Parts: sequence; C-alpha cells; structure tokens
Amino acid sequence: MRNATAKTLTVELGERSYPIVIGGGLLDRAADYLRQAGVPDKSPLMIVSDDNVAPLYLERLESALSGGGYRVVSAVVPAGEQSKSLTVYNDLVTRAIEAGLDRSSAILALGGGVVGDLAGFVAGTYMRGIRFVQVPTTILAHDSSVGGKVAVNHPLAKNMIGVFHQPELVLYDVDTLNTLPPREVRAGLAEMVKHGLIWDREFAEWCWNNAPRLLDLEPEALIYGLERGCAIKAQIVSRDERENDLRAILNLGHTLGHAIEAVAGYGRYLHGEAIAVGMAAAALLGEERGGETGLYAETMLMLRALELPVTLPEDMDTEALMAAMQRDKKFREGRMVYIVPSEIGRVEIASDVDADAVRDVIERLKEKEESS
Ligand SMILES: NC(=O)c1ccc[n+]([C@@H]2O[C@H](COP(=O)([O-])OP(=O)(O)OC[C@H]3O[C@@H](n4cnc5c(N)ncnc54)[C@H](O)[C@@H]3O)[C@@H](O)[C@H]2O)c1
Ligand SMILES: O=C(O)C(=O)C[C@@H](O)[C@H](O)[C@H](O)COP(=O)(O)O
Ligand SMILES: [Zn+2]
Repeated sequence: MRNATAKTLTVELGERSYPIVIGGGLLDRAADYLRQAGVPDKSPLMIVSDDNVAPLYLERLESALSGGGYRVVSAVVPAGEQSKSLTVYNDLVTRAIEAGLDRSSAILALGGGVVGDLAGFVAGTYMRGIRFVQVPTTILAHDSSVGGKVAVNHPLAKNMIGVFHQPELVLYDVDTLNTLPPREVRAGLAEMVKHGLIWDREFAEWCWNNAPRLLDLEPEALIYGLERGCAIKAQIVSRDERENDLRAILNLGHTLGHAIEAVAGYGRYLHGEAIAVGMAAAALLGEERGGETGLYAETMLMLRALELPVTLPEDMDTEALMAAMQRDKKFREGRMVYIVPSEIGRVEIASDVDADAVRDVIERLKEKEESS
C-alpha cells in the first residue's frame, strides 16, 4: 500500500473541525501533518502505544517527529482491552507529569482502539484537556479514531469513565495494516459493515461482495472501505457530536456487544466480534418488529462472509447479559434504548423494546449455534 495517494476527509465541527488523512507512508511525514494541524513544537509530545505496535512502528514515528523538530517521549502499555483501566490511565498521567507535558503539549495515540480510547482519555483530562492526535493502526480504528469518544472501562461496564475529546488530526497510515493478525482484520471489518448497515445499503452490500478482498487486505478495496466508513462516521458525528439523538445509531449491536465483552471478561471477545453478535441479534429483533423480510438472513450472510461470529455459546448467562445491558449509556429514565434495523441501511432508535423480546433473541442466537 506504499504508493497510495493520501486522501483527506473532514469532521466538520466548526472551530474544532479536523482532518482525517488516509494513505500510505504517512508515519514518515507525521511532523508536517502535525504542524499543519497546529500542534506546537515548543512543548514535549507524548506518544502512547502498546507492546505489539511499539516494536513495529514506534521508532519510525519518534524519529519522524524528532527529525521534524518535535521533542518526544513515549509510553508503552500492555496490548489488549485490559489496558483500558484506571490503573493504566494513572500510570500514563504519572508519565506525562514526569516528562513535563504542559498545556501546549499533545498526546499521540499510536495503535488500535484500545490505545486511542485510553490515550484520548488521558489527553482529555490531563490539565483539564490538552491536544490529542490519533494515529490508528487497526481496521477497527477507522471507527474509534474518529468522533472523540474516549474512555476506560469499569469492571462492571464498558467505556464507563470517559469524556468527549476530539483529536486535532487523524493520521491513518494504511501501510501499518499489513501486520495486523487475521483475527483483528475480521474484527475491524465488523465496524466497517456496521457503517453500511446503519446508513448506506449500497456500502453494506459492497462490504459483502468484497469480503474476500477485504479479508486479504487488498489495498484498493481496503482503502475504499476505510474511506467510506470514516466518511459515514464523520457525517454522523458532525451532525450530533455528543449523542443527543442521531449519533446513537453508531451503537448498532453495542448494547448486547458491550454486555458480552463485560460478562465474558474483557479480552475474551474482541470488540468487533462481540458487536457482530450484537448486530445479528439486532437484525433478528428488527425483523420480528416488522422490519423488511430477509433482514435477519441477509445480515447473517454479510457477517458470515466477513467470517464474523453470529451466535452465542450455550453457557453464556442470559440474565447476566440482561443485567449488563441495564448499565448501557443509552439506559435513561428507566428505559432501555435499542438500535434496531428496519431494513439494510436503515435503523430506528427504539425505546419501546420489551425486555422479554430481547431475552428471546439471546436464547435463539444460542439455539442457532446448535443447528448450524
Ligand atoms: N471511541 C470509539 O468511538 C470506539 C469505536 C469503536 C471501538 N472502540 C474501542 O476500540 C477498542 C478496540 O479497538 P481495536 O480492535 O483496534 O483493538 P486494539 O487496540 O486492542 O488492537 C487490536 C490488537 O492488534 C494489535 N495491533 C494494533 N495494530 C497493529 C498492527 N498494525 N500490526 C500488528 N498488530 C497490531 C494490538 O496490539 C492489539 O493486540 C475497544 O476497546 C472498543 O471499545 C472505540
Ligand atoms: O462513536 C460512537 O458514537 C460509537 O458508538 C462507536 C462505537 O463503535 C464505539 O464502540 C463506541 O466506543 C461505543 O460508545 P459507547 O458510548 O456505547 O461506549
Ligand atoms: Zn464499536
């Protein structure tokens, strides 16, 4: 993917608008992009990465930035969902204080959604908020790096402790994706097809038809998928930054998905895997509520084409999942809100879903595993 020409999209948020630059070879040009985005070079920057990504890309980013006149310190956290914790957050704040980060400093997240959410939460709270730059290295992070939701987990619920803090820049070097393990490729494609399922039937069908190319990381297909996914997300965030209404649709599959992650124990399911099961459940619920015929079957075919899980193990405790879902951030004034598809490419924000209908769908997803 080395010679891909960079494409720039914009998240339109008035004075806080920012570019998403997608292309090959961008890490080496990071200093120029940071300068264009207005990141000053008199105060130290802190790069946060994880112990899988750092050996692959940290030195390149550090030398690109220091060669371009920035002072850089780095902090490497253990890879995986467990690092989205208050303990690791506190370690990073300590590192930032010791390294002398001030209110003109920026924090850069070099990695996937875990590093992005964690480093972003540090940036959003350190000295009440300093600049933040996303340097995503996973497919899934086409979603997580855009939109400014940053958080760590509580043992009882995902993303429970966080803020909205938009980055100054998303610098998406697609060359880094070549080293992604296949399971992470599949998990990332779940959020890509989600953007089609909530907003754009044509894009959902494109993901389905191009599943083998996406799974093989074929550059042309992958870059198109990432650009379209980012563009849909940017459009939604620009219209409703703080999830007062429309933005909730980005949560398709997440009410159950987050519950699966918490109940199974963080890290057992990858985020994308859990939300794939959640999207299968949502489609079944949608069809039962009068959605278009074939909605569930077609959604299953799309998810299966991307080699994503669509069933639950028999021993997953339904009541534990129901209890975890009550802690969702969409639970308000005693009512659970679900994102329910009515057709491929269209969803409704429903606050009238009966809890027993959800229990029934969960049970049926378990039965499906037996019969498949
Ligand atoms: N803030 C948001 O809007 C948002 C959106 C979606 C997901 N998320 C969050 O994102 C997280 C999941 O993100 P993720 O799937 O990117 O997980 P991740 O950050 O854990 O990365 C996945 C794995 O791949 C490794 N890795 C990353 N880049 C690599 C590369 N280029 N080469 C080789 N290995 C690499 C990582 O070390 C990790 O082991 C979850 O915590 C989820 O809640 C947030
Ligand atoms: O950006 C959003 O809004 C999303 O809902 C995107 C999701 O893919 C993402 O997993 C997000 O972190 C979930 O947010 P939460 O508010 O349900 O924790
Ligand atoms: Zn998600």
